[in-house]
Amino acid sequence: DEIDDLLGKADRLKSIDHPAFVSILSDVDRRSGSLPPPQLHRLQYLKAWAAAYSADYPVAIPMLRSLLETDAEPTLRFRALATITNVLSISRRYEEAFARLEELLHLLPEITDPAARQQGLGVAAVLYAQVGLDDIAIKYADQIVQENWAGLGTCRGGRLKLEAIYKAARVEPSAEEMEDTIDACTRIGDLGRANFIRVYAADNYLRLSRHDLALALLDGRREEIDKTGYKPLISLYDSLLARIYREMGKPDLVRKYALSAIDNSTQEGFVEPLLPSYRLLYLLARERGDLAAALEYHEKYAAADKGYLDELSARQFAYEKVKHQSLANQFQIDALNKQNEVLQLQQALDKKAVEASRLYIALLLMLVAFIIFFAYKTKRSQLHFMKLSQVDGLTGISNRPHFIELAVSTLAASQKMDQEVCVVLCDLDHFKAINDQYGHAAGDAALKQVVAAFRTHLRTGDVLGRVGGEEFGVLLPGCTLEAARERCEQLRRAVADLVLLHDGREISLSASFGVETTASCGYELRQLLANADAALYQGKHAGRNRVVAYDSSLSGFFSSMTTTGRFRASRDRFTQDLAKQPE
Ligand SMILES: Nc1nc2c(ncn2[C@@H]2O[C@H](COP(=O)(O)OP(=O)(O)OP(=O)(O)O)[C@@H](O)[C@H]2O)c(=O)[nH]1
Repeated sequence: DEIDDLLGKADRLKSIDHPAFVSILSDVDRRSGSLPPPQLHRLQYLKAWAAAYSADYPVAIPMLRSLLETDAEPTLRFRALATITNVLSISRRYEEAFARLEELLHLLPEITDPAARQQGLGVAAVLYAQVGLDDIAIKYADQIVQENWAGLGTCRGGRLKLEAIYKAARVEPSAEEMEDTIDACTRIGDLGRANFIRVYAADNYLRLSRHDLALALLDGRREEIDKTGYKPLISLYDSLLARIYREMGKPDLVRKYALSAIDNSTQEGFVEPLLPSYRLLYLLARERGDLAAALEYHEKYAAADKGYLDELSARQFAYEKVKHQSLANQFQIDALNKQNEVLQLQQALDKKAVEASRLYIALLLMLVAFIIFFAYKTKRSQLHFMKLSQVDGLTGISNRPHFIELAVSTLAASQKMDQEVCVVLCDLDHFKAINDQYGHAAGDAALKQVVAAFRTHLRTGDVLGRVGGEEFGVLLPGCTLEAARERCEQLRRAVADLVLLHDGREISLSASFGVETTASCGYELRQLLANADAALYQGKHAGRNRVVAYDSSLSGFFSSMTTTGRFRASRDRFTQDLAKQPE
């Protein structure tokens, strides 16, 4: 805290009480070994400022440069930047000065500290005035007046503004503004700036051939000006008085002030008072016929003039160079931005392309899913219709074409395995009478119950089908004729045992069975069915409700009976269906 206080005090006193400032600074410097970086940065800035104040620019410049390399607090960095810009300009390193100025102006909008802002704006106004950009210089000077930090802005900014206006000599400066600014400077005790304004105003009067007004402004200010100890001002004041007295025809006073101006014009590079002074001395020497002195002064005048012009062109050149460099940088930045934009667009495009390909993939997947779903549905309905086409609608067992299809394939498979198969045809007895007596619905119900009864007695692998209205076919693979007879007996009993009721009355039902085996007939279905049918017919003939196995001796009997309408029709139907089967 104590160090902070001391540094703050030094900062405040630096341009008011220089010796006190220097003493505080050396006190803090002695204790600098233990200081944290922020305090070290402040100390470094003040030391650089002190060096610049003593015109020790070779010390000040590197100190400020190294401070700018650190991570010093932004306001302090800005102040260091303003100071180095000023020092570089004073030491005629214009190129770096303008480059630093650009940096400074770039940072300016972010700086809120009013003192730092005033310092930065002042440096900008001075440098722009140096390269003849008076309008810009006036803009920055006006900003200082407007911000008026610590009540100093009216004087400091006003002085810079008036200096630019007088030097530009384009617009007539307002006498009121000049007086107001001089008053503002006098109020704050800034006699240096007040008199600078007087000098510029007097110069303007002289230009307008009003040496009386010019003299009135400067007369009696010498003591005040001497007190400032600021040589450029003293020198400028004297050179102006010399010019005024020249207008008034007072050569002695001209000589006195011209020589004094040259004497005081010690500051390097400040040639403004030298030029008129050497010129006046040259004219005086020539007028009094002292040609040697005239030549000497003229040579000095020419040298100063050359130096002045060189100075001007060096500033202009540096400014233009930095400006073009900055434009080139901007151009490069713009080009990079454009490139960046192109890259961003490319990325956006790539992203869109990825999104689009994802969309395509999603669409494709949806399409594939739809096709699969559609194929599945189609297959299901195909299977459904296939099943429908194979099943008897009333009883749910295979219809005749499907029964024949199954029978053919079962026989083929069994033949390969050399397995015996029995073929059974079953026909319900006097079914017409049931229909007639109890109605067609009762007949349907009876057919369903017969099938249900059959199902309970059939095994897996047996094939059951409805081959006619009240006629059923059964294929018993792996079954001998004896076993088949036995199983047909079971079926017959199952039918006979069915209890069918209609309006409280019991309907009695029976069935006849004809059986043939591959063991004696072979595996041809047509023949097997014909033989089973013959046996069935024999059963019917013998009184129904019985099981009859085919006996080859029956063939004659069968042939004689095939002339009957019923069996011819039945055989014809089988023949047609069998003809549809592949061989
Ligand atoms: N209720 C019903 N009757 C049917 C169906 N299919 C055929 N029928 C009948 O079955 C009867 C068969 O009669 P027929 O071929 O003369 O033989 P049957 O009366 O059974 O006499 P036999 O076979 O000689 O014992 C006919 O009256 C047909 O109308 C059906 O799906 N439902």
